[in-house]
This record gives sequence, C-alpha cells and structure tokens, in this order.
Amino acid sequence: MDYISTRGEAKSLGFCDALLAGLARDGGLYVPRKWPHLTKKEIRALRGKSYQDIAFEVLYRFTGGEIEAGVFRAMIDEAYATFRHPAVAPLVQTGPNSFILELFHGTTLAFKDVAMQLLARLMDHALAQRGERATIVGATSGDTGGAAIDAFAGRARTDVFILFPHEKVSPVQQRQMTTSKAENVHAIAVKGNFDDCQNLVKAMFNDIDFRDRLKISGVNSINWARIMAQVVYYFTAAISLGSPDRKVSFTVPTGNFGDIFAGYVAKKMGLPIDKLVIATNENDILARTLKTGRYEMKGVSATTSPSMDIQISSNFERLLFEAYDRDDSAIRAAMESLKQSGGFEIKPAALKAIRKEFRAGRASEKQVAATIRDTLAETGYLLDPHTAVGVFVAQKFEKPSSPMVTLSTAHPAKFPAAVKSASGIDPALPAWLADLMDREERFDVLEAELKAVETFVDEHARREN
Ligand SMILES: Cc1ncc(COP(=O)(O)O)c(C=O)c1O
Ligand SMILES: N[C@@H](CCOP(=O)(O)O)C(=O)O
Repeated sequence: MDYISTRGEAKSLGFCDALLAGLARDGGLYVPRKWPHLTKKEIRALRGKSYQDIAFEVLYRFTGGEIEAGVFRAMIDEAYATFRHPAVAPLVQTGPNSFILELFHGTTLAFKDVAMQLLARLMDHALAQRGERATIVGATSGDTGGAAIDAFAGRARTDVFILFPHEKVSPVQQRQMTTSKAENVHAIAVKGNFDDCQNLVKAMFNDIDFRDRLKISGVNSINWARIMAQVVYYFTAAISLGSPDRKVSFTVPTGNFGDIFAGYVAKKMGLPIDKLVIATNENDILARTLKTGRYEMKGVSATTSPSMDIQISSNFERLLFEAYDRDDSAIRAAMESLKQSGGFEIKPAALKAIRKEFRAGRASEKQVAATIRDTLAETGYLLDPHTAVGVFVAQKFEKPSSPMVTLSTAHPAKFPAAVKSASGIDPALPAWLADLMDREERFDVLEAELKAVETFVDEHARREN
C-alpha cells in the first residue's frame, strides 16, 4: 500500500511517511494508490462486532502492514476508550427511515475526536519508532483545534500550533483550545477567517526550508489518516441498518469536505451506499458547484454553524482527482486557476461522475433555526446547528425505501447561544467540562501574515527529543 499525491509531482510514500508528511511536497493531498476492498461476505461478517473490531478490520488494510497488528489494535482500543458512549458512535432513530449518527461522544464533543484520538497515537508511534519529533500546525474553524489540543496535550514528541479565526469561534470552542495547561500546545487567534488560517498552514508546508527545519506535520483533514479514521463510522452505521444487503444514504454537514469524502471512500471500499448528500450552510460553495459545475469563491459570511464557514474546501481536491480518473494534470490546472482567479470549471465528464454519487443542498440561517425548533417539538431531539443543516437538507432526499443517516457532528452544548435562540433550551455541558468557562485562558493573537506565524512557531517549538 503506497500513497500518491493528487498533483502527481511528489514522490509516493508508505503509510507512516504519508501520516507524518500531512500535505504532499507538491501541495497535493495523499490518497492510496489503490482502494482496499471488502467483499459483501466480509462486510456481513462484521455484523454484531464492536466499533473497535470494525475499525481494525477497515483500517488495518490502509497501513500496508507497517505497524504490527497487535500494536495497531491497542491504539484503536485506547483511542476509543476516551469516548463516553459504549457504542462510540451510536445511531438514534428520529423517523421511520431517518437516523442521526451521533459522533460527539468524545472528549471535545465533536466528530473530530473520532479521528484525532487515533491520529495522535499513530503519530506518537511513528515518531517513537524513528526517534524523531514533529511540529504540528493546524487550522481550525473551531472543532479540529480543540480535538487536536486535547489529543496531543502533553505528548513528548510533538508541539502543536493551532490557528483559529479571532472572534469567529463559539466561546466553548475557544476555551477548549485556550485553557489547556499542556506546554506543548499553542492556540493562536489569527486576525482573519478560517480560509486565512488554512492558507497560512498550507503556506508553512509549502515553505520547504521552514517545513524541513521544523519537521512540520499536520492534523487537518489534508492528512490522509484523518480521512481514513472517519471511514469507520460509515461502516458501523450502515452495517447496523442491514448493510450490505440494504443500501443506506448519508447526509453530511460539510465544510472542508473531509467527512463526506470518508463516506465516498467507504463506498469505494465496497460499502453499498446509495447517495451521499452534501449539506452546506449559507456558505454554499459546494452546493453551487454541484449545480453549476463551477467552483467559485465569493466570500464567507458568519453563521450559527461557524465550523462550516469555509470556502476553500480542501478535500474537494481528493474528489476531483477521482472524478478526473486520477489525471493529476487536471488537478494542477484546477488548483492553479483557483489560486489565480478564485475559481475553476469542472469538465462535463468529471461533473457527471460527481453528480452520480452526490446530491447537495443548503440551509439558510432561518431554516437552521426552524429545524432545531421543529425537530425538538416533533421528536424531542435537540440538534446542534451543524447537524440541523444536515437534517434540513436530508429531508429533501429521504426516500421511503431506504434509510437516511444524518451525521451529527457536534453536541448542542458547543453552540449554546444559537441553540437557545432557536429552541429556548440552554444545553448544558457534560459534567467533565462543567467548569470550562471558568478556566484560565492562554492564547496569542497574530496578524494573518505568514512571517508573523512562522516566527511564532519557530520561537516556541521545542527541538530536543
Ligand atoms: C461541527 C462540524 N460539523 C461539520 C463540519 C464539516 O466537516 P468537514 O470539514 O469534514 O466537511 C465541521 C468542520 O469540519 C464541524 O466542526
Ligand atoms: N470545521 C473544521 C475546519 C477544519 O477542518 P479539517 O477537518 O480539515 O481539520 C474545524 O472545526 O476546525
């Protein structure tokens, strides 16, 4: 198993090298050269197994045997022992054929914990094997940052620098990043939006001298291992609803396209998924792209689902690579056009391939609030605003014949103001986070300038092993 870059100019890497590299040196994203496959019989054999068992069966195929099986299994067990629900990612039925997949039972109450807890252990292992350390840089619109800081806090071989948009994340999200006492983690408020943060992270990767000197690595979904870990819950959910003998559709609240791309990977691996539905908030670049065939940036507005206030949707590049039958020159041209003119056209054959697998829809702010209110009234279930985007869009694509699973990507208590204003309910943080808002904050504020951020990272990264 080796990994190739979507832009075709970086050398292919084995699993651990791709894990530590994050972004490829040509600016592209790593994908496996060949998708591993599970037969229907193999999928059937996973029925009744635990989340951890299924995770091992699905994920070990991606490692190319570079990690010893028992060690890999122990990492899975340890990662998911941090979850507060025995099923890790339970399914809740809200209608005859409607289900919510709760992905927020981890330590920071967002779906990011599912991948991040495993990623931290994988990185630690790979670094220890090599006797190396890494400087991790990450961008967040609110949830990746908290999950990364929690998963990497106190780890000896990594320093973590998380860039978040100043004053544009929820107070709970901010405190999950700024109240860690661990010395190896640094929260940086950038005067800009999430796209600025993500561009700065990519620029640090593309500054080859800086990258090599500080051994830069990444924990955003540009890192293949993040996507890989997220594939598992598509399997667990579909299997518990009758897969592979029944097709299941998924609706995914989408921003950086990582979570839904993991669903696409599950399908490539043989899981019989019917449709994958992209749900966007008012920052609807992906819904517009599917409709018009043109990816066109037009500015980001602040919404009540801030983690999805994104327009440079990194993982869409991975999908384009597949839709163009892995023609890396088409990807280089599209990404160059995005850089030069803020958009690109998708060729008809590639667009057709995308439309075959995906549907897309958007939810306005009014629709999000109404969905939170109405779902509570009709089912007693309290949604967070990101999940509400998903539930609203899912309704348009539900069919009486097959189940529709909407991914619930965050706990409502991460966004109390929006939830209260829509439903009248003030969702409480769980007991272990009850004092979060009283904890002391520690963070730095920087301009959205590469020099300022690189200087900060350089000054604060530890170099000794
Ligand atoms: C709560 C929440 N929902 C949805 C998303 C969108 O996920 P993705 O960026 O993988 O599309 C994010 C951020 O990524 C998030 O934090
Ligand atoms: N919504 C994300 C944005 C970063 O996404 P990632 O999946 O690429 O890490 C966040 O909450 O930070």
